[in-house]
Amino acid sequence: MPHDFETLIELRGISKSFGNNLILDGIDLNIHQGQAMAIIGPSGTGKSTILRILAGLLIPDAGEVYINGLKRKGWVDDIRDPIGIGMVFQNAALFDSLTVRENVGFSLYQHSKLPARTIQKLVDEKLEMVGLPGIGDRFPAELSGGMRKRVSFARAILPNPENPAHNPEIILYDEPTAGLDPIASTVIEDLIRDLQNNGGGCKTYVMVTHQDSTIRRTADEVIFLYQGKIKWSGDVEQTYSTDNAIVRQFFSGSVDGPIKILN
Ligand SMILES: Nc1ncnc2c1ncn2[C@@H]1O[C@H](COP(=O)(O)OP(=O)(O)OP(=O)(O)O)[C@@H](O)[C@H]1O
Repeated sequence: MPHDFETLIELRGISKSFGNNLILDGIDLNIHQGQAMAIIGPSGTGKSTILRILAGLLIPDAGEVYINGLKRKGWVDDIRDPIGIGMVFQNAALFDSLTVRENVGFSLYQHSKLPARTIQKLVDEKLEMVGLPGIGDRFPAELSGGMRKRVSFARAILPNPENPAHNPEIILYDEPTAGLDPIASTVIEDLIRDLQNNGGGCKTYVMVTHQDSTIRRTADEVIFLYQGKIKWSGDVEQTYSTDNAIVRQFFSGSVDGPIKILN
């Protein structure tokens, strides 16, 4: 197969059902280096499911996932991707009993032979990058929701000096601004762009979000998922001008249109 270095992840014909519900129905999607992509669509259409498949946390029923041109094989526990893929979970997913520093450095403390001082330095650098210098000794319960989100960003961008090939090259954000007030959302949106544009962050990302400001401010390309298929894709500016009825209804919030309202 020809190796296209520009494409970090390729989904080919991905299908996934839960019970009798076909959630993803033959999805093809390419994620290129440097791309800022938002996956949007009504609730329950499988957006988080796509993220979990991209992250290697879920195996599709059909189709193939290529990472840097190499077909991903095996079950979740055996997956060894040729690049690092960082995931930011919707609820931040921090361990309450661990300090911020132990949370951010968790994978290195558990799996590397690096001295604790080296890990601490790396963690503190990343905490500074997400605008939270000096909070390494605190516990998640002492932080606001927005701060916990930022701690989870620091964890997702933590490099691995023992294995630089596995440094995060792509970040998957699952609803990074859900539940935050408008100002805290702006802080997160700015941070996502900063991490994309500054060294030591991560140039490529895919995000799932419902929030209009987050779509407008952090996405270059938008994918609209509905009823198992990608119904529309385009530049973020085109979301304003498209005459696609599904996209127009979604952004207008109208209950009338092709999107079925589930009660
Ligand atoms: N592990 C699972 N077992 C059973 N059903 C699941 C599982 N994970 C997801 N689902 C179902 O699959 C559908 C898609 O879920 P998913 O979380 O991917 O949707 P979503 O588009 O991200 O939704 P939302 O916008 O509400 O977060 C939902 O109906 C959900 O209930």
